[in-house]
Amino acid sequence: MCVLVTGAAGFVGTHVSAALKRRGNGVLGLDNFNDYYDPSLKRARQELLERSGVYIVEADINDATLLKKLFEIVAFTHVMHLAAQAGVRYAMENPSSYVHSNIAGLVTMLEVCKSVNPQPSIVWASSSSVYGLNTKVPFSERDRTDQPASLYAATKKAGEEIAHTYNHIYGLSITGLRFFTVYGPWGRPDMAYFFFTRDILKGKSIPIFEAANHGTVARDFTYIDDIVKGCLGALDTAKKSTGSGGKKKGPAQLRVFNLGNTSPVPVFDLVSILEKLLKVKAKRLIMKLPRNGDVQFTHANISLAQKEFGYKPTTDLQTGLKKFVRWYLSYYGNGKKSVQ
Ligand SMILES: NC(=O)c1ccc[n+]([C@@H]2O[C@H](COP(=O)([O-])OP(=O)(O)OC[C@H]3O[C@@H](n4cnc5c(N)ncnc54)[C@H](O)[C@@H]3O)[C@@H](O)[C@H]2O)c1
Ligand SMILES: O=C(O)[C@H]1O[C@H](OP(=O)(O)OP(=O)(O)OC[C@H]2O[C@@H](n3ccc(=O)[nH]c3=O)[C@H](O)[C@@H]2O)[C@H](O)[C@@H](O)[C@@H]1O
Repeated sequence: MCVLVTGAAGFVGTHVSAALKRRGNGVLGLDNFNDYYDPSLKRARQELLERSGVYIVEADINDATLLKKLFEIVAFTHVMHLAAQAGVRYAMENPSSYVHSNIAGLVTMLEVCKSVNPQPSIVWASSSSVYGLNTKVPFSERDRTDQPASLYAATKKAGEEIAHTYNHIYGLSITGLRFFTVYGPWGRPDMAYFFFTRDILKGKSIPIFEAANHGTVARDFTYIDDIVKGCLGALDTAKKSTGSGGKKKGPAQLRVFNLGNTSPVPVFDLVSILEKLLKVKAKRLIMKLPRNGDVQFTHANISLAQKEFGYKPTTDLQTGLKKFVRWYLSYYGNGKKSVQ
């Protein structure tokens, strides 16, 4: 297996690239090192990967010429496509970034994949946010996904529809993974678990969203090591694409899986765990869940991934946050130096 990992300097991409290398797969990363969050964290992840022999090409997934060149040089058997504009709320500030990376970037990647011979199999990151305003829990893959609550969710849903098209016309083998709120060491500073930690240590108040009538807001928090196992399981069970050079040869594999945990946890409980781990009382600022793309809860039915490739999350939030806090304190010191 020889894998092109896009978004390799990102949180999930770094962990997936390292895991592929550790088990002996060929890995080449690609990332544009954008400044959606602190690029120095992406550079530090790049150094970590380089120490284990994984290199990252600095490029944009919209650069079709460069992508084609890479495929001429390396016979990738798989693409682990993680490069995207992530983040639910930021879509209200910078919508074009989501179109650039999550729509145009995905189409460019698929256009290149369908034109090389033999075509690689593709595993890419969709998102639990496609379930949008669904209230039937736990969410299963066949549940409706036509009520996205954010532009981010809409671009991920669009990605799933675009994948269907490239599978149908060009015979590309494509697997979409709906990750559920992933956290862990080397994580993303724009995510609540991360900036809550930073701000609790700084004594700053943290805004905790609450639904109407004091409704609990909860997430199916999924530890990064469990997500990595799911990604590798999807790669290992990806069937070869059947098209080559654009000619279709029969039905190619098209799959979608939830990669979540076993039960959602209220955000309030996440804060209580962080207080205990940091030994600092949080300054809680309770706020009404803003209409900013956030949904009240997510909860994954993971039986399909369990059946298909033995996906089994084993890390609970308490254990996972302990590992994150240990990394956070070692990377930023005891909260004195912190991410912007
Ligand atoms: N972390 C989560 O909780 C979560 C949950 C669901 C889905 N996802 C998805 O998983 C994938 C990885 O997410 P992450 O949490 O590691 O985010 P991340 O932002 O850390 O990683 C994404 C990486 O892609 C790169 N990138 C973005 N646009 C690019 C472009 N046009 N060209 C090249 N590189 C580009 C960024 O520089 C970044 O390093 C994303 O597709 C995200 O939408 C993440
Ligand atoms: O599962 C997913 O698909 C999504 O998971 C996360 O999105 P989210 O669950 O909103 O993660 P956070 O932004 O870390 O929020 C976690 C919880 O904290 C809450 N929150 C967030 C921010 C804040 O200031 N206060 C607050 O209470 C949110 O409502 C949410 O319930 C990632 O940021 C998205 O990239 C990803 O697509």
